[in-house]
Amino acid sequence: MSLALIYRPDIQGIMPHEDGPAYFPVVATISLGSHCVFHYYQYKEGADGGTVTGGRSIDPKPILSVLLEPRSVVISEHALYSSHLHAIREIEEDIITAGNATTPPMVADLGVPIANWDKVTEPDAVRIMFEGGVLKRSTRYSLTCRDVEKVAQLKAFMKR
Ligand SMILES: O=C(O)CCC(=O)C(=O)O
Ligand SMILES: [Fe+2]
Repeated sequence: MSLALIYRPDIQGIMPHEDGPAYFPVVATISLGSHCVFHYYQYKEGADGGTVTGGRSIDPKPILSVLLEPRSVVISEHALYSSHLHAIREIEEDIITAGNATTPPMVADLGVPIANWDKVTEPDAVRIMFEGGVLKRSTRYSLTCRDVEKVAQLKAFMKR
């Protein structure tokens, strides 16, 4: 099953959420058009100030942030799927601080590394990983591909 989403450059975000138990716990997300920065979050132990979703508090500092380039695919599975949340911040541009020999490039205001900085391919984005700068978003199209759990179970049964 695939879901197509369009993000306009001015309204680009999706709040921290889990994709939930209705699906087989792996999702592939294809990005087209614009880059974005995709963040994974964890729940906080105890309630002390994070954003609250369904009564649980979310640590506002992502545990993992990746730059999704146009024509890229990211696959979320295991704990990142089943016990963490994911989100795209509702911002028009991503401000990146320069990486150097000891420190990776970071999302400037969050101070979190771009985990896949060394896999970035688009020349402007590569330059920004090394020099720092602003990645301006444009319209982004995303395709999320997943298996509905019941169908996945039936397929496994049929293979026996
Ligand atoms: O647009 C994206 O890359 C993420 C979409 C998403 O998280 C979802 O549809 O559940
Ligand atoms: Fe999602």
